[in-house]
Amino acid sequence: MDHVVLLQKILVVSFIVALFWKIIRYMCNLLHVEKEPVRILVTGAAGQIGYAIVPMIARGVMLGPDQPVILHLLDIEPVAEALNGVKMELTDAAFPLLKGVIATTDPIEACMGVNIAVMVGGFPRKEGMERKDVMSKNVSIYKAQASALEKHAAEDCKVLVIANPANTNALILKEFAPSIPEKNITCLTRLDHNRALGQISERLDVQVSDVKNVIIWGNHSSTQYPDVSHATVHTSRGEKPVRELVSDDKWLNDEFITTVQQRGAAIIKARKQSSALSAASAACDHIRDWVLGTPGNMGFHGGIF
Ligand SMILES: NC(=O)c1ccc[n+]([C@@H]2O[C@H](COP(=O)([O-])OP(=O)(O)OC[C@H]3O[C@@H](n4cnc5c(N)ncnc54)[C@H](O)[C@@H]3O)[C@@H](O)[C@H]2O)c1
Ligand SMILES: O=C(O)C[C@H](O)C(=O)O
Repeated sequence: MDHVVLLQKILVVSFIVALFWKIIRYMCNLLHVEKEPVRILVTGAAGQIGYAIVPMIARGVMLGPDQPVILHLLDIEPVAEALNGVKMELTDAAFPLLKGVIATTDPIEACMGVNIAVMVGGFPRKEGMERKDVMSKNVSIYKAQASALEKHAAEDCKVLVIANPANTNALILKEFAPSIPEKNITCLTRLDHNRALGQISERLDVQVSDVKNVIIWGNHSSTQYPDVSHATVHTSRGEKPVRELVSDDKWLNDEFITTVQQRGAAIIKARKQSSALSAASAACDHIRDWVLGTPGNMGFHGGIF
């Protein structure tokens, strides 16, 4: 009997707490109490991906439509004027969520107090090169920036490395910033994941949002393995395995895999520059799912160690 009374009391208290929490949130919305701005570092901000990602962040694509942000933009001295141009455009776009912009060529100033670090700074490969061919140039950048992040970023800073070779640069950053928890250092493989979703949705003529749980194994490189063994599509007859719906193992085992593996090179061949808008969008997906969680029964996709 005592247990029943205790359980009833717990339920009543939980209900009251939940009710109060809802009322407080409702009042905050009513009174327009704003959340504290989140500080987001974008390195290589004067480059292609930088130019594509900063308006996405400032519009709430990364952290949601009610999360104010302060952008910390870092690039190198030779492009300082272009970086300032990006800052001017951000002012001119009058984004309501954007509470400030720091544009600098000083890594310490850039890293000061940042909660999220999107590491794009570095050199892209050109046609005919593999991603590992830019390793010697880019790895040294990550060695140098690791200590600025370690010393000056917020304690719980979440790091996303995009510059190639992304997995190696993230590993270097982890080695040279040992006090940043390992779980907070990731690299971008979400672009490969999104590319796989795009291929499946085109092939089956279904909405990309109805395709779930594709996995990319391995590095963000031409040796990666896009895996649809657990992938499903939401249909009017319920969740169906991708393999069953495609019903063409040859396509799934050959063309699908090589298309995803080689998509970066195909874009460089077509644009004479590497992917930028899809990379920026995938970076927003990565951080959004990491910080805000994934919807329903979907997994998080990112490179971790
Ligand atoms: N992981 C992925 O899915 C993915 C996707 C696309 C591109 N990338 C990689 O992202 C990187 C950037 O691509 P991009 O197209 O924006 O290149 P970009 O050349 O247009 O821009 C790179 C920027 O980084 C800056 N930079 C160079 N050294 C720096 C340093 N020490 N500190 C700060 N900034 C520095 C450059 O001045 C330039 O403005 C490349 O390495 C590219 O291969 C990765
Ligand atoms: O392919 C590249 O060099 C850029 C990027 O890694 C991509 O996959 O688009």
